[in-house]
Amino acid sequence: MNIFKEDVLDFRLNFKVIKKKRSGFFNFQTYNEETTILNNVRGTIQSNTLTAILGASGSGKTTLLAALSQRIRDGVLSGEILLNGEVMDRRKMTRISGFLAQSDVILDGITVREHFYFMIEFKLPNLLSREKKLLIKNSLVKFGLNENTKLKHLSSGEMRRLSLATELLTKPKILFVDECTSGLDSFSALSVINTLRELAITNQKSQSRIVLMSIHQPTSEIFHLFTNIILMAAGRIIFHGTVKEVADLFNSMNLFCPSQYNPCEFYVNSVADPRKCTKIVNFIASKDKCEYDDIHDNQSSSLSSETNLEDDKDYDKLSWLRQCQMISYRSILNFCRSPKQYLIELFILILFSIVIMSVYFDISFESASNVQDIKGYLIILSTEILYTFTYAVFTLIYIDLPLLRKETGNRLYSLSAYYFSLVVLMIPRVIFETILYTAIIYFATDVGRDITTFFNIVFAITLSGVCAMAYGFFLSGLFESFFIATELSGIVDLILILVSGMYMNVKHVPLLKYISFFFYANESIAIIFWTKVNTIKCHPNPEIQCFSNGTEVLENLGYGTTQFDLYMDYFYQFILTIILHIFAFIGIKRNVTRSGFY
Ligand SMILES: Nc1ncnc2c1ncn2[C@@H]1O[C@H](COP(=O)(O)OP(=O)(O)OP(=O)(O)O)[C@@H](O)[C@H]1O
Repeated sequence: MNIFKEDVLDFRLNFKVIKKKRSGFFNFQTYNEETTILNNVRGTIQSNTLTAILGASGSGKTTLLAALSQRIRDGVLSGEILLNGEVMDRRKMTRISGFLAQSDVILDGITVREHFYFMIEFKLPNLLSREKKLLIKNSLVKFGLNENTKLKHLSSGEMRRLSLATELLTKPKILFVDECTSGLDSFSALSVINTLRELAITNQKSQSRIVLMSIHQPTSEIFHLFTNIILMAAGRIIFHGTVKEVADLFNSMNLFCPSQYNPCEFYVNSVADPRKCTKIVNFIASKDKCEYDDIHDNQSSSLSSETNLEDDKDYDKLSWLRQCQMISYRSILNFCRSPKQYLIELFILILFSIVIMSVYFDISFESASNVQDIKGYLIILSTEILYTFTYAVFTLIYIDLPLLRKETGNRLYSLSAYYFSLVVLMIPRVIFETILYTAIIYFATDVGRDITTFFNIVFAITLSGVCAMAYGFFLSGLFESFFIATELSGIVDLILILVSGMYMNVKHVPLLKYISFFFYANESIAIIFWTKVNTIKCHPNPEIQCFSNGTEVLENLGYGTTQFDLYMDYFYQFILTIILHIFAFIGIKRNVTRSGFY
């Protein structure tokens, strides 16, 4: 007999998505199309029970879990969720609940121990160091995990156990589990469900929790571990009660589960059949089995799905700087453990520089006939590497997006800390690659072997590289879809190239050139290089344009000719970098917060 009062989760929810559609001639007219995904779903779930949501694919199981756990975003959620009578908004719900998603989103280069270390640092920063160590040790033992295994080498079952252990670090009052047996063999699946049952059903009040899970085709053995089930069809709850009650209901309707048949499959197939489902709904209505109608019928309120991630400052979390430190440390560790991808990128960059170097290897500075070659050489010196920086960042953001959604959504750290850490981490890469790439090209050719000019050029390319990186962030914030962003980036790149002075004299684009970091790179490198050239021999052929010195070349290109122009380039580029970062952050934040984090 239970001597303590159970936690009770009451809910009544509707969830619909509104999509803009186009119609009419040339698709000019737009209208909103509403799709109801959860249709007045209501129920009561108690702690000390293991409740499974069952239903055919597309019946709304994941959406119900995501809505109840307040981790859904891209739609309109209305109704209410109460825990022991207290309204659960998104902030409260994410604080007291854990969500074990169908697919694991993790940084897979680090080891199990390191993963625990970071999760504890993010989730429980106030624990003492020895408590953290003990917690890691206990979690490893309890969930049978090897501390030194890299996450990418974990089996599916181990990964599920790791995710579960991670969710349990904060001892959540409610645990939502979505399809946790997908991809597991029957033995591993049984072991996971057994663990969930142990977590749900206990005699100790302090350890009691609500466990609500969705599951696909559980075996009979697993089915008998559930105490309660929710049967769903077409976004509605058809039945909610104990395992015994569902059997009684079907029996009293003369719907008998054949022997040797998995009861779960029988129930799911029955509610998936529209005729049988209607019969069951009518039967339940006639028996007045719907015991939820008295729950706060007149208190319906709207559950905003627009809550801002950065809004809530009152939860225990790491200080902003410590968040940055942890995010950076984790990224560096992950990078060091899986450097292959980066080494390939570096190898390609070196190949590029060798190709460019071999083309320009023997250009010398003897006469005006080479001026054209040198102009091209200076342009190529910066352009290729700037593209590399832009697209390195651009792809990185899209790769990180699911992790970012999950971790910022679960309040592990703030998006600004992630963004800042990434920007800071990318700067050494920009400096290192610029030095490497420029050194290979610059010192191999005959046009300059002056060390001061080299470092000045490296400095100019680095500044433009940092701006190119900001542009990469900006592009990734424009669209949530990688495909659309990639397609669009080609057009934006083209505009930036066209106004950079490569194909058109910048005098013809007096204002537009300022939006292009390619322009800043070209102009600053040109100023650094050509202002040092005091004399150029004219070619004997009068048809070849003659420049008597570097300043004339700069004037011909439409570029500035003084050190002041160079410093102004640096200044304007700095402003452009800041502006791009501001827009990039707004865009990325919108992309991160637009979708749910489950
Ligand atoms: N954001 C959305 N926009 C449009 N439709 C959606 C959205 N989210 C869910 N749906 C639709 O709602 C229905 C329920 O989806 P849900 O993922 O909850 O089903 P499920 O029962 O968990 O399915 P499965 O067992 O296959 O995972 C599906 O038809 C799905 O396409």
